[in-house]
Order: sequence, then structure tokens, then C-alpha cells
Amino acid sequence: MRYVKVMDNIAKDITRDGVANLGDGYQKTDDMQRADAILVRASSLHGMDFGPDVRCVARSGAGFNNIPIDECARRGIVVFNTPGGNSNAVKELVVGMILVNSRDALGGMRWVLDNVEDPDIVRDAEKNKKAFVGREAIGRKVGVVGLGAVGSKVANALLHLGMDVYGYDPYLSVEHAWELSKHVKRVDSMDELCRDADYVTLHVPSKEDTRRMMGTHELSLMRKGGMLINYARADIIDEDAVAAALEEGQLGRFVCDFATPKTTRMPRTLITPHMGACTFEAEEHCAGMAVQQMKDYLEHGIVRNSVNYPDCDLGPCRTGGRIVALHANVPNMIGQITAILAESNANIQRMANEAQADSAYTVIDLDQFVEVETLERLREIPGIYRIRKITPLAQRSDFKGICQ
Ligand SMILES: NC(=O)C1=CN([C@@H]2O[C@H](COP(=O)(O)OP(=O)(O)OC[C@H]3O[C@@H](n4cnc5c(N)ncnc54)[C@H](O)[C@@H]3O)[C@@H](O)[C@H]2O)C=CC1
Ligand SMILES: O=C(O)C(=O)COP(=O)(O)O
Repeated sequence: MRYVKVMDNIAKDITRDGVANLGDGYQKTDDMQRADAILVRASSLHGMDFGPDVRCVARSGAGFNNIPIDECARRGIVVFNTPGGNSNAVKELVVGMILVNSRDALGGMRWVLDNVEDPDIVRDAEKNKKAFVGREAIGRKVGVVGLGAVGSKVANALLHLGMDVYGYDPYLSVEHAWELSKHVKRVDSMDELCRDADYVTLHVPSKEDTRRMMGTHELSLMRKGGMLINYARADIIDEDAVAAALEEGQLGRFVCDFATPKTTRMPRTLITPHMGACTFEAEEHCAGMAVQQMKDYLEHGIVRNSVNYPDCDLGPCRTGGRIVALHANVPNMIGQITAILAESNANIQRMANEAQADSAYTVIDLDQFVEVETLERLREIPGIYRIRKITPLAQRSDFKGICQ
């Protein structure tokens, strides 16, 4: 039995009746000391005491600034996310917010609610509607910051609405470049993006170079009375600068997904409670990806969509035994590992080694399992964070197939 600590309401069918529906061989636990894996959405894991057996954290969602990924890497804990799994949900809400807030739809709705008792509401509505005149989005300049899973979809959708779309993303991936319409005008700086923009919408992860990237200078370049949309993370904007721009009228409207003590006091601001990804479709999609990635890792040592280790997929183990090593990306690790295996007469059938930044991942399929003492010797190599022993398919009680 493997135990999973489920931190958030991941998706209805996954946490039905409070019991994780993770499939045979898995059980939900509240006890971190017993957990083999953690399933999380936006709850913060910073400062949390991970139990000794936690081998992976699966983030059902895109952003992973709630997880100490470097510390996890050094402890041999693989962190996964679910790239793109909720991007359509965010895109739909952002596009809707841009349209709804270009018109004073909310002011109009509020007027109706305030006048429900008015017997002449039909006549008075016609008289009062002039107070809610807005603007059309067509033809207006919008800057999209970050052209990843969400940003590329937002840019394409706004283009289809007839807007003049600009995009800024110095690290644009080939995958997302393929998805992006060629009519999105790519620029090389935030200044170019913000200059005379009627709208700026933010879709970058929270990290050192993006925190407070939308500040006084960037806001001052926008067209007076423009709109800022933040469905990325609260700290991408400089809250004081946005508050000041709203007070001065430089910013006409601010729309964001993050209720903070400061945003909730800003004028002409519409806030949703971090619900960009709250659709049944996105929750199921992300939960499905997160659970599958977690199970593939626990059962087979397959790493897919990790944010702190390189991806590595040799498929399930079809030899007599598999060892996986999570280690520092430094010279001679493979040499030391294979030397110890050679001394214990182990025959390597297949092997893969991948490295990414400071972390590396090595999978070794052997004729048969090595002794416990050999595993202990591997664990003592400086730079080894964790050694795992993976049960081959043929030795699993739930495996009914023929092992090659
Ligand atoms: N409000 C909500 O419920 C949701 C919020 N998010 C937030 O949106 C962010 C983006 O999500 P995805 O598009 O799925 O992630 P993604 O990883 O696919 O895209 C992020 C993009 O930002 C770009 N980027 C990184 N640093 C940059 C910089 N300094 N300047 C400009 N671009 C930069 C990257 O190259 C990448 O293309 C997430 O990290 C998360 O914080 C994501 C999903 C739901
Ligand atoms: O995927 C993301 O980055 C999000 O912000 C969505 O967060 P959530 O899964 O709704 O807690």
C-alpha cells in the first residue's frame, strides 16, 4: 500500500467522500510521516516538515512557487506540475474579464440590483444607461506578458476578437511558439509592450525576474485610462504602484485573481478569489495528469513534467530489477555508481542518465537485484540524494502479463 497526503480539494472524482480515488494500492493519509507522496494545488509547502518517505510532490496546476523545489531536489523528492492542464480555463476567464470590463457591465448590473423595487425600472433603465458607456476592444493594443500555455492562448483569442496583439517572452519555448499565431507581434522589452497599450495582461510564473515586473515605469507607458489584468500571481505587480496609478487615473481599471489586503482596497478594481483554474474540466484534467505522473514515478521511476529533475522515461522495468539514483549534477557520479555495481557483480542491461541544472537522475535496469549492502554503499556516495529500488513488472502481484 502507498500513502498519499492530499493537501487540497484536487478534483471531485479524486477526493470523493474525502477518500482519494487513486486506484488499487493507494490510500489517502493525513499523516505526513507516513506519506509516500503529496498531492497539492496552491497550498504552501514552504516550511513544511516532509515525512521521511515522501518521494514526490505532484502539483495539480501550473505554478509551483508554493513548493520549495530546490530543497526538495536536495532531499531526493521529485516535484511535478501539470503544464497546460488548466490553460484554457484561465484563457476563457481572462478574455471574458477583458470584454466585461471594457464596458461598465458591472456598474450597470449594480444599478439594476440597486433598483429592483423601482416600479418604473424599464423606463428608468433607458434613462440611466448613459452612465455606463464603455469601449470596444476591437483594434485596441493589448500586451501579453508571458507566451506559455496560458499567454499563447490568450494572445490568439484576443487576435480573433480583432485586437492589436503584442507579446513579450524572452524565454518562449519552441512548443508554444508553434501554437502562437504569426499575427501576434513579438517585442523584445516590457517598454515596447507597454508603450501606448490599452491593455496589459500578465501570464508569467512568479520568480526572481518577474516579481513586481509591472511597476510605476511600465504603468506610466500605458495609454491613460488603460486596463491591467493579472491572472498570474499576486507578486508580479508592484501593488503600491498599481494603487497609485489607479488613484491618479493613469490606470482606468485593474482586474486580478488575487485578493490581498492592498488589492481589495483599490478603486475601479475587480477581483476574483484565485479562481482562474476553477472549472470542472481543468480540475479533472490537472488531477488526472498529477495522479498519473505520481503513480508512474512511485511504481516505475518514470519522471515526466518535473520542475526540479530532468524528465526520464525508460518505461516500466522489464528486467530483474531497477535502481534509480537521484543525485547532484557533478562529475563522476555515474562512474562511482557503476563501479560499486560492478564490484557486486551486477550486470547492467539498460541505463539512462539525464541532468538539468543542479540535479541529475539515473535509471539502471539490472539482471537481478543487488544486495542491501550494495544499496547502502550507493547511498554513501557524496552527492547521492536518494537511491530507490523499483520492483520489476514480473514481480508485481498486480501484473498479469508476460515479462520479457
Ligand atoms: N489564476 C490562476 O488560477 C492560474 C494562474 N497561473 C499562473 O500563470 C502562470 C503562467 O501559466 P502557464 O502559461 O501555464 O505557464 P507556462 O510555464 O506555460 O508559461 C509561462 C511563460 O512565461 C515566460 N516567462 C518566464 N519568465 C519571463 C519573463 N521574465 N518575462 C516574460 N516572460 C517570461 C516563459 O518563457 C513561459 O513561456 C503560472 O506560473 C501561474 O503562476 C496559471 C494557471 C492558473
Ligand atoms: O495552476 C496554477 O498555477 C494556479 O494558479 C491554479 O491554482 P489552483 O490549482 O486553482 O490552486
